[in-house]
Amino acid sequence: MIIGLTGSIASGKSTVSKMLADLGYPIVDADLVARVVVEPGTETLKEIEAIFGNEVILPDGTLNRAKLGEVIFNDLASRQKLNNVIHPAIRKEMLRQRDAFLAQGHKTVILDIPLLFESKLLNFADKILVVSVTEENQLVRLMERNGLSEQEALARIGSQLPMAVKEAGADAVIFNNGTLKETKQQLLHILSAWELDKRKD
Ligand SMILES: CC(C)(COP(=O)(O)OP(=O)(O)OC[C@H]1O[C@@H](n2cnc3c(N)ncnc32)[C@H](O)[C@@H]1O)[C@@H](O)C(=O)NCCC(=O)NCCS
Ligand SMILES: Nc1ncnc2c1ncn2[C@@H]1O[C@H](COP(=O)(O)OP(=O)(O)OP(=O)(O)O)[C@@H](O)[C@H]1O
Repeated sequence: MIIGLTGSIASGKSTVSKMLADLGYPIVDADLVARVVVEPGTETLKEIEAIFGNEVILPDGTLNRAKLGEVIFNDLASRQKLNNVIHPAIRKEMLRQRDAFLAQGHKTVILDIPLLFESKLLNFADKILVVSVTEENQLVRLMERNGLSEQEALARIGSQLPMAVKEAGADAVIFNNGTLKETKQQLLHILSAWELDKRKD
């Protein structure tokens, strides 16, 4: 079974993904893949430089993530340009990793994809697990984790679909507003409802 793990920015996907990894499930992480496909020397990085200029490239040749983030989280047209260049490369590498896990004999693979709904990747997954959070918690956690101002954090939150839309499209939702223990309990409950048991995987 392919499980699509998603949510909104800073809702707790990585937190839940870590819990799944600790249970032994193989994870394909879109945010990590997004870093690999723009390493120095890749076609994707060259295309990004051609579009956004060399101010998004650091002196050591790597992507200036802070600079590119500043541009794309504040401007829809720029975000669409980046998505058009980077998403096909991310998709290809994610499917390669998924297939490698399946070939190793894993029956269940987790695809951790922040933009599962926005990028219309719903057919990648048999079950969709959404990690949800209240707007208040999301804002505070995002500002703290990334050291952002309220305005910067709101721009990032606003660049994604509303949480309610994702909840409505989910097969199951984890409400990550309490303790990590409560989040883990919800996760275990869902896995058991889906008749997933790592010992049988
Ligand atoms: C703009 C970049 C360089 C900023 O890097 P930074 O290190 O600050 O953020 P990071 O990559 O850790 O992403 C943090 C979160 O931002 C959100 N996010 C990232 N890219 C996008 C996007 N294009 N649209 C909406 N939200 C996004 C996701 O929730 C993601 O989990 C980076 O996010 C990026 O390369 N984005 C394009 C690739 C992409 O769409 N990634 C999302 C997974 S498919
Ligand atoms: N239940 C919780 N209680 C308190 N803090 C939490 C909880 N869950 C997650 N956090 C914190 O909130 C922040 C966001 O969580 P996390 O990084 O897992 O979100 P994410 O959905 O993966 O974010 P992104 O989309 O940006 O990658 C992190 O700093 C994390 O430690």
